[in-house]
Amino acid sequence: MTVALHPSIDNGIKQGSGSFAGGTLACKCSDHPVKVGIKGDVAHNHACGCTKCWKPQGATFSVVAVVPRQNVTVLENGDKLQIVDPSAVIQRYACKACGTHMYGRIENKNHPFYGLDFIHPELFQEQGSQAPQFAAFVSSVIESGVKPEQMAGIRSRLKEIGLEPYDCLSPALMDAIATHVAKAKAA
Ligand SMILES: N[C@@H](CCC(=O)N[C@@H](CS)C(=O)NCC(=O)O)C(=O)O
Ligand SMILES: [Zn+2]
Ligand SMILES: [Zn+2]
Repeated sequence: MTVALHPSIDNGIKQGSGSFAGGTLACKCSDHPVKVGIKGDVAHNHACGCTKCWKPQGATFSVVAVVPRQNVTVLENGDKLQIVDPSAVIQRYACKACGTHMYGRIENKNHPFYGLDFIHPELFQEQGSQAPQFAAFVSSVIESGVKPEQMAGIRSRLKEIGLEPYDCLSPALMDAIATHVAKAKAA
């Protein structure tokens, strides 16, 4: 049986159009859904295995990407949003009714990713946003109940669909974080 990772990638990665102009994210509520407008394409789209990122029912991984925070606007039913964990680095705004995370925001101006909001591209009503590029926090799926002996199958399935598995972020993003820290220390 094929390992299930996330419904938007289980049948293979669908490449983005390369010219995605943005769109609207909608939560799962049939009545008064929360809608969030996104300008432009997403970046650094990836599968995340951590316990904090929102996953649809039954998924092992989240699919999450970033956009500049100024490109994110709550359009409808924003009164249904609440912060999941105010003490987390990423303040994830979720729909109180259906639990879907609509965007995650970093308020710490010194954080390497300050200025970027985290969103789940599968919630776009439109097609064509950037495809996932890699898989992050893969070992963390064990914290959600995956058995350690399932990990080899999960990593090989990720590789098979073209997502290199990492247990933290990708080398490029880890380098960007370390560069930020080094500059802050030097200043
Ligand atoms: N092993 C931990 C890792 C959590 C973690 O560090 N997640 C990363 C990737 S989303 C992060 O940046 N978290 C910051 C936050 O959740 O606020 C877990 O699964 O809960
Ligand atoms: Zn909802
Ligand atoms: Zn995560």
